[in-house]
Amino acid sequence: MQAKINMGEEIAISLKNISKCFKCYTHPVDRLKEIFLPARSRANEFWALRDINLEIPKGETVGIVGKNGSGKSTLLQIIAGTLTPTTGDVTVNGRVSALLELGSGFNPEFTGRQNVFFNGRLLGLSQKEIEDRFEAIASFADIGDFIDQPVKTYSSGMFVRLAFAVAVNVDPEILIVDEALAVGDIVFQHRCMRRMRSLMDSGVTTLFVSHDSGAVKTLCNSAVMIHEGKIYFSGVPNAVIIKYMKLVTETELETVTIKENLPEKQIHRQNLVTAQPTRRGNSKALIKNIRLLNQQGEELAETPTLGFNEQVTLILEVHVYEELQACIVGFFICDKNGNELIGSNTFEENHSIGKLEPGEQLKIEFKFHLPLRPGSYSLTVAGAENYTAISFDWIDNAMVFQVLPPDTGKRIHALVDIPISVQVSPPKLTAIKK
Ligand SMILES: Nc1ncnc2c1ncn2[C@@H]1O[C@H](COP(=O)(O)OP(=O)(O)OP(=O)(O)O)[C@@H](O)[C@H]1O
Repeated sequence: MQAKINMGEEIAISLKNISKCFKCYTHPVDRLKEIFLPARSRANEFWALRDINLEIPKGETVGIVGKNGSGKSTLLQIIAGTLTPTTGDVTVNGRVSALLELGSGFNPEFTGRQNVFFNGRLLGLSQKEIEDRFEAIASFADIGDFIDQPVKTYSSGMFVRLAFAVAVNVDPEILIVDEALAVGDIVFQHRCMRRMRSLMDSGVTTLFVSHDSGAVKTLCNSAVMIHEGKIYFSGVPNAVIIKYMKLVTETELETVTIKENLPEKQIHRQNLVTAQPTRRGNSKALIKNIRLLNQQGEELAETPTLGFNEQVTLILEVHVYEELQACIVGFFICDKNGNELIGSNTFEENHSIGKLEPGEQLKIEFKFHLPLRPGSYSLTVAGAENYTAISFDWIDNAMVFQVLPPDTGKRIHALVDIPISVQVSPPKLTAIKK
């Protein structure tokens, strides 16, 4: 599959027909024998990557997702230049700063300070350039006096801090991050996120491997899913994450049987690239007749439009096909990147639904307001026996709708707008022109 993230832009990374074969030897001595008798291979070959074609334009933030062992790290190591592909061509335009195996570029005997200089030089910075940046790096890492201790005495958290501080402060043109953010403490994670965002905003091409679908949706503007060493799917993050989640749950279930398709009128392709409903689940029960009513109680038209902060009623039915020990039904309202902005379920709203028999039907109504920034949103509905069980039905993009700007002319600066009271002391009354 040829995965072109975007056409007609300057390319930062180009991978052509990349494959990687690892050789595994049953006995270590077989490796030696092969050196002396190269005609007869004693190795088992394992193809971690097969025929990867990928072009990443400059300035793009790309999320890489895939199950454990799918080949993500191998791919990133090839881009970072720490691993050579068995076949194919890699072209990388720009200075790469990679945060792959944490601290892999650190010498354990050197102090943090010495390692900063050592790494900076490896990344192509002059002594003067590193000296100029040292304070910024040390204050980002925020590890106090440990900066002058050998890194072998560091905790894994300190390692992450220093490695990240170096990676993001050397003016990278291409930044490659592999789940490193999962390690530091909360304050540090926020600092990393902010820094990564500002690098992305300044046009740094970023590759971000993560199992955290929320982070991929929030940070990235495109995503690639690797499966069994091949590019399985690429596109906008939400579409890729939906495919990924579907594949993960399908593997758990082995096969998924969908007993019926959604009615055609619930498919809206406007505004959202991924507006087609995607359904998964074990089908012990199905969610049917999904309706969203406006404040007047009217059912929404083909292209639903709602007022800012309008109260809506979401109505859905659960049709039971196999016995359920209990039942939780819920929903999410998501923005076009798939970030969940509003959501709840019957359990959290104190409606415990007990055992259900085949043939039973339930009607569930949720009433809520939409204090959302004007734009397009999608509805996800889902049901499960309990929080840990596999969903019996999960429908992303069950419906897409538009929220209009407030009549008052107020500009909504954040994703969600809640009532806020303001006091100014002493009162200074001047006419505000909007
Ligand atoms: N040096 C190696 N020798 C042999 N096999 C390897 C080597 N490195 C990786 N592999 C294999 O290649 C496959 C892909 O590994 P890789 O680390 O790229 O996966 P990944 O998607 O990054 O996984 P994870 O999410 O667990 O980090 C795995 O099956 C792994 O066992």
